[in-house]
Amino acid sequence: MEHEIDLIVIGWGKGGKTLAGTMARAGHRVAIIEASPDMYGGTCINIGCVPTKALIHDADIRPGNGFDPGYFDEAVRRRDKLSAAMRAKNFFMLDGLDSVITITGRASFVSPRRIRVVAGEEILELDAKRIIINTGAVPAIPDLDGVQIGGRIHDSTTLQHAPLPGTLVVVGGGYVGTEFASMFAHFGSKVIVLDRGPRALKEEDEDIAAEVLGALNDVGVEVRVGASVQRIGQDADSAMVHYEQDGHVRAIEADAVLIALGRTPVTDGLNLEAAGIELTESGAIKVEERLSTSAEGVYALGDVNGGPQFTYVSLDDNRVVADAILGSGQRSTADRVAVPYTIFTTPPLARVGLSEDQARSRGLAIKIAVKKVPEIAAMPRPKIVGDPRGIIKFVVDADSDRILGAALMHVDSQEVINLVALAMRQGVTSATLRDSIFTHPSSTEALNEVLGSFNR
Ligand SMILES: Cc1cc2nc3c(=O)[nH]c(=O)nc-3n(C[C@H](O)[C@H](O)[C@H](O)COP(=O)(O)OP(=O)(O)OC[C@H]3O[C@@H](n4cnc5c(N)ncnc54)[C@H](O)[C@@H]3O)c2cc1C
Ligand SMILES: NC(=O)c1ccc[n+]([C@@H]2O[C@H](COP(=O)([O-])OP(=O)(O)OC[C@H]3O[C@@H](n4cnc5c(N)ncnc54)[C@H](O)[C@@H]3O)[C@@H](O)[C@H]2O)c1
Repeated sequence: MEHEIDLIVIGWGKGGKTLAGTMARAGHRVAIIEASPDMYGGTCINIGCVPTKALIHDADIRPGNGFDPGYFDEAVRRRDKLSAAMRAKNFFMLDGLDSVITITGRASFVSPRRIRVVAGEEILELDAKRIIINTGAVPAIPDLDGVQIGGRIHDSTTLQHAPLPGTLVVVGGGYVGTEFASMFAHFGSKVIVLDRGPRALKEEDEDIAAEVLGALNDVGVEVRVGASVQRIGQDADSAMVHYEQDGHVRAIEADAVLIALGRTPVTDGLNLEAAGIELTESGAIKVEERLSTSAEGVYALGDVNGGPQFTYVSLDDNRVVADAILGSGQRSTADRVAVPYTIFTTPPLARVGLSEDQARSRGLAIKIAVKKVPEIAAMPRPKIVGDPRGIIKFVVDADSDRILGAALMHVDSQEVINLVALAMRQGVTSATLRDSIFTHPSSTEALNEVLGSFNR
């Protein structure tokens, strides 16, 4: 069976599915190929952002404390219902368009313009003028003795469907590691995080990292740094994690172990050589600033191209490619300014731009406004919702008064950071932001006070 198509999208990620819809609505014939019926809509809605944040929310509002598997199971059921509804909606948003063919199967290149799809017993080949690779990333599993996903050893996907562990060891203190540590501790698990780095959250200023670690500590999470895992054993009763720290070999027993050591771009099985598509040294698909690969007409979007691994970056990748194909060709990844991020520990840490350490190491003339949330009088919202912990810090250019960066750790910070990022993009000064009218009671109004007090 053969088809002539304008655009083939491999993988149903955020960027690919959005571009597929845009191209179809602009009158192009589009085929989108997804390997698994459980993954229509991609990582974010099925196994990533949305399901984990639903669980985090339910963990946070859990009445009482202690170990409560029944409550966890109920939260998992609610999460599954939410993901199933979003998956169905995502599928029909494209399947319902006349000019889109949706195919469930595994795609690989035959040549730069020809794709083979293996769908069960069936094999089909499609030709297209343009091809989009949007295959995402999967958990990186280190080549260590006994470390493979199965039984009591989990990645972020399998742990979300395992019984609530009494004791959880998390290997890796990055995004997944800290979010899962916070979440499982709020569900009542005893959590120990092992990270081989010199300190946890090493990209963040020490005062900010200390606040996040304090919040983890409040729910009993123990973070052990300089800890390098050597091997993991398991039997019917427990897992045993062996690690080296300060020259000593130590071991911890756990009901479950989470491997959270980063995510690797999915390129295996795509037969990229057949299309002359090159990889970077770290195994991502090599792209230039308009996301073209080394094969003409082939683009790579999202986690697979080695950019920052966030859903909204994949979405913006789609804008860059849509502009290249349908628009003026002016957009590129180089024009992104002030891309924020949030780590959904409780309360969340939201960041944008430079940290104080980064600004100082660049020799910039800066002024710093920093205040702990309990000391901010004009910010009743965290007290209203019962969690007055946190810290707010702004890094501001001493001459121009423009905002260079911010770290917000408090309830609602995942929302407030988007306002700060917009202010940075528009060159709004800290004085203008300080004197803005904000609703009350909100978390945003803290900016009236924090930006009025430069401490150093
Ligand atoms: C636990 C967790 C929590 C996260 N939380 C957040 C968060 O809060 N905020 C945030 O912004 N980001 C978060 N992320 C990251 C975010 O999920 C990813 O950056 C984003 O989903 C990447 O999207 P993508 O467009 O690259 O592709 P994906 O959404 O990963 O989609 C790729 C698709 O391609 C399919 N595929 C792969 N190979 C083939 C093939 N050969 N043929 C056909 N189909 C194929 C896969 O099955 C998959 O469905 C989280 C990630 C994880 C794991
Ligand atoms: N809220 C969000 O936006 C969100 C949430 C989850 C995931 N994500 C995305 O998914 C990506 C993957 O997350 P992740 O947490 O798996 O990776 P990560 O890169 O954020 O963190 C990996 C951590 O593991 C540590 N490490 C690496 N090798 C080690 C070893 N052998 N022993 C001990 N520690 C080791 C690193 O020092 C690092 O702290 C993130 O980079 C992020 O882009 C985003």
